[in-house]
Amino acid sequence: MTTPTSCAYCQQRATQLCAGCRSVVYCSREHQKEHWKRGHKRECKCYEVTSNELLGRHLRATRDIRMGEQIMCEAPLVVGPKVAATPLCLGCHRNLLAPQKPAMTFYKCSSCSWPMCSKECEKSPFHLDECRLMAASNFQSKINYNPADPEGKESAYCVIMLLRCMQLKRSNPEAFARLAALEDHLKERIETPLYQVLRANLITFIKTVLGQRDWPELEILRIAAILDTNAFEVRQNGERRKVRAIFPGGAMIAHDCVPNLRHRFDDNMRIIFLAKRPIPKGAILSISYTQPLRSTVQRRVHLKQVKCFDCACERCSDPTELGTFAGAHLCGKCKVGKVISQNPLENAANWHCQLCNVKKSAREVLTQDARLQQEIESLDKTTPVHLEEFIQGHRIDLHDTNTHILQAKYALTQLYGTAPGYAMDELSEESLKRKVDLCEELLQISNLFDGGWSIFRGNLLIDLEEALVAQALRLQLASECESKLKRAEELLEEIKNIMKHEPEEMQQMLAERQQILNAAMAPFSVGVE
Ligand SMILES: C[S@@+](CC[C@H](N)C(=O)[O-])C[C@H]1O[C@@H](n2cnc3c(N)ncnc32)[C@H](O)[C@@H]1O
Repeated sequence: MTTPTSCAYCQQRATQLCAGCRSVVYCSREHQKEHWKRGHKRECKCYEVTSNELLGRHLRATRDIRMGEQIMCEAPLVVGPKVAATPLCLGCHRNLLAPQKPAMTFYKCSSCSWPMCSKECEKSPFHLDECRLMAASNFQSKINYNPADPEGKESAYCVIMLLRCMQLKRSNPEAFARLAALEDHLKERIETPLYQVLRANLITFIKTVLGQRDWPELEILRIAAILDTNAFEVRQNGERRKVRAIFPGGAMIAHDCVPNLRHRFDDNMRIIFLAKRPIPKGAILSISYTQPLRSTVQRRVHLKQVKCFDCACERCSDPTELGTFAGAHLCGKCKVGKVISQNPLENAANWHCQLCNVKKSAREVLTQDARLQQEIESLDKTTPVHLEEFIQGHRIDLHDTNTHILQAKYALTQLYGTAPGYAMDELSEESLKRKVDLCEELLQISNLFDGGWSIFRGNLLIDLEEALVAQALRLQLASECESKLKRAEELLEEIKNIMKHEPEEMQQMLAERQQILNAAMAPFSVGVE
């Protein structure tokens, strides 16, 4: 594309390129501002919506995108609780704190009895329409504080997001049309046990108890299916928020098991997408709808179940998973070869040992994987002990980069340095070295699965930096100490870049890391003896 030479506002000769889309130029800052107000705001994008048979609609870069560039910021169209949620306020969406003694009961909305923070939150625009509807049908929520299970999930919340979407049809038809234009996969979902339960319980409740008889059952089910296909989980840990929301622009982004974008949420629950690595013009923009450390079988089964498609990305198509063999097991016969799928895009394909060619059926592999996943999920993860035992105990059947071993190793990077009895200054030399080695090892893996400026990589670098400083401070030899601190310094610079758009708590934590590092480096500064 050749760069234009006349100002997009006044058509005079101009050279100042718009940094957003890089497809228009201006003669002055003033004309750029005027052009923005006159509509460039809507057009200034570095991607276009396009469509193909495999992905459906998706986004494609219309120019080269730099690593770390923010490419989209979008406010939610609808926000609401997840299908099952711990009690939360329907006004501000914060999880509710345990009520004070002696009442031991949540504050309840004076009209519909749903638990809320306070009278203030009752008036929140998020809650008004549903509150009116429930009050008009004399429905009163029964959710209350349960001291025996304060974190317990309430399935009654599943109705709220559906109602909010349905109410848009009357309150904001344009927004409803944007919602209704999203993919649903209702054909695939409708026969599933989950949708049969929805039909029997939720739809009946909405139509009979809440009096929404005019709504055809299929139309309500279609909204449920749109939510299942497109909603993002909005997590704001500092704000005690974990809800779901629809972002119609963000919903156009395709999945890839090695994605090039990451997303975060700002204080107003807007979603912001950033490029994790340089993205060339023409490339498909992607996020991951699943977890990077899971194996191909696990990811593909999950994607099929929740998003109704068969992933055929580069990682899924490669039986070695980019050389990591994450889905492979060690061969039970020759003990050294890795057993891999003969066709990873075909779930029923046989598996075979790369060395001795011994065969295993897909069913055997799936059963073994399910057992291992259950084993790892049921482990006590309050300290590193059981995870280390898991790794040790599976030395003969699982190799170093098998998915289950990687998951255990990732959990260990989090526990060494924080678990009770394993705080950084309590770690033995051996445990500290183990933490460093695990971080280094997982960083290699993250470079393949979730590289560049990913949060996964950023978090690993944070753990590694902290462990290196702790190691350095224990060293006797000044030169060794200095070289470890220099490495930590380089890592901290990189972490700051990766995390520069993350919330205030992260910036504070990084400022504290910088202070600790500065203090450790002080003896090596020029002029200090
Ligand atoms: C959030 S929507 C994305 C937008 C959607 N393509 C559309 O046209 O509305 C998710 C759906 O997009 C499709 N999709 C996304 N990534 C895909 C991929 N890597 N392979 C195949 N289909 C994909 C699937 O149908 C999936 O359920």
